[in-house]
Amino acid sequence: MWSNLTEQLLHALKARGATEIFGIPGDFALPLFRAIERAAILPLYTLSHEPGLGFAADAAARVRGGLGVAAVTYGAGALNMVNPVANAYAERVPLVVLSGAPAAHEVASGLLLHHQVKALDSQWRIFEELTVDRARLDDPVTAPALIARVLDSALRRAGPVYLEIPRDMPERACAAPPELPPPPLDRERLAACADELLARLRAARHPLLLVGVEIRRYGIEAQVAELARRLNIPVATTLMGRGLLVDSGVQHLGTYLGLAGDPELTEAVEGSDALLLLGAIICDSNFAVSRKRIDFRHAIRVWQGEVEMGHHVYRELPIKELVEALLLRVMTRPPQPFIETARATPELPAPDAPLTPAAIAAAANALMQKHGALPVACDMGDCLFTAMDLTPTDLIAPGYYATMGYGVPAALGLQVATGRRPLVLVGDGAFQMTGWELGNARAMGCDPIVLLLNNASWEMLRTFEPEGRYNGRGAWDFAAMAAGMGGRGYEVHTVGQLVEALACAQAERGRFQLLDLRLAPGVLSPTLQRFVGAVKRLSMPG
Ligand SMILES: Cc1ncc(Cc2c([C@H](C)O)sc(CCOP(=O)(O)OP(=O)(O)O)c2C)c(N)n1
Ligand SMILES: [Mg+2]
Repeated sequence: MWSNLTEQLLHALKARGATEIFGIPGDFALPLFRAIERAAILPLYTLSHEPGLGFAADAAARVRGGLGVAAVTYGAGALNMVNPVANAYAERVPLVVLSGAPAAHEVASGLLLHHQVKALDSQWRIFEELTVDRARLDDPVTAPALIARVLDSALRRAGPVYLEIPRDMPERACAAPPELPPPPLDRERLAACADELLARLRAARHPLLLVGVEIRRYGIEAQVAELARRLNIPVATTLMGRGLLVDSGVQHLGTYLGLAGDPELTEAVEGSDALLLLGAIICDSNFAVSRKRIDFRHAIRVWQGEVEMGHHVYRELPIKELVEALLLRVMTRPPQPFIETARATPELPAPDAPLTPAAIAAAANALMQKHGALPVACDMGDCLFTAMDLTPTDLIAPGYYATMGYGVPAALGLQVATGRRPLVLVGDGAFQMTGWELGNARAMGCDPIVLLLNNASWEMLRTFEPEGRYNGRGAWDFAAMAAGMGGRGYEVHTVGQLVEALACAQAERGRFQLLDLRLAPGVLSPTLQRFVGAVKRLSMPG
């Protein structure tokens, strides 16, 4: 069936879970944007700055599953996306970047073109470093197969991809992308791996399942919960995997944070003689402050299609097929399901008490206790450590790549993709980067509740470098700025004011609610305090 290249591309995106496109046009992308609007296959949402586009599309993919899509112009637009695409690469998010590009006759002109860098294909080379696959759709004959291959790569490898679309191509007649067969699976290798993995778990005295982002990216949370129940072993999540397997009837120990976290949980993870790391990134965010170095030789590591245990490495075994093979080998469930271990969360202080990150978490927990859980979009800073004190709920955050600027645009992407009203946790420094995207909330039909931890400082940096004189951010009156962007602002100094502001924010729909939470400098979340203490302790010689 023939139609134009853009329609074929949009159908292929939709068939792989995309439900919208976030974009900022430019002259090299105007034909593409015109064709997207005419096709009316996926709705187009615009934001104000490309980093916001990338974070919004990333969030849509994380919360909804399937592809997230950002459309940009060549050069100035696409290169503004480098940081969000790097974030998606590091955190395993299937984000699709659609970039306009010069038409064939412009390339042939021999002129230097506006927006180009060192050479016309500089942008292509930059995105080679940031993506799991990429293609230039400059020929309607090859475009269908390239679209299928690249979009399938994004999902199969859980990573960002790049499609460059010269501006003379969007309306060109083009066939439908083919259905490509999945890569061959070596069933014998899969069986051998599943048997060895189970044998190791059964021989252990303290097996433990530590789950990470791949469980969500490959949509296997339910299967993993069932496996944990059948294997009768406790579960913990990495920082990046927080929110996974909540309320799934497993023995859930919580989020492993090493020395910065719950001592009993830390002991259980670090003391395990068969730690099954299922889809967890072995990175500093997840393991830097381990109380004692985890001996990964006794661990079983399942990551990016590889299974490593002892000196054995099994390659090209997709995690979904491995979990299914394990389930086929463990058919029985224990006599009674585990119950979730209750987690201590901060108490709400007295109404006249000054604000602290722990009080903010306690007030947010009380709100969710009363009105139901809210999905949380969290930025980087002490807000991320504060989020560890929230009662378990869906949480998206750049927990490993650790970029600032994620929280607000991600909340917009989350609400567009799922229709759920998000709670945002963001610091003043990060808000100064992308918080202004709130000005697009009304047009996007979004009304997030934003908790802005305003300590007038890059406080997390100050904890590591107290004598730095550059961390002060000065007094910004964010509450006063909300109305100008179409929302409602609250200046909050005490716990009582916070509880009241949250009640008002929760009750009002249709416009964003910005709670400007005034924190005294140096007031940290309990988790960040432990984290800083742990880092200092671990960096001491001897
Ligand atoms: C895009 C970007 N720029 C710089 C940084 C470095 C950085 C941090 C990480 C360590 O890399 S934490 C931090 C300060 C954050 O300030 P704010 O949002 O006010 O939060 P808080 O006051 O709670 O620290 C910076 C600048 C970053 N992570 N991301
Ligand atoms: Mg700050």
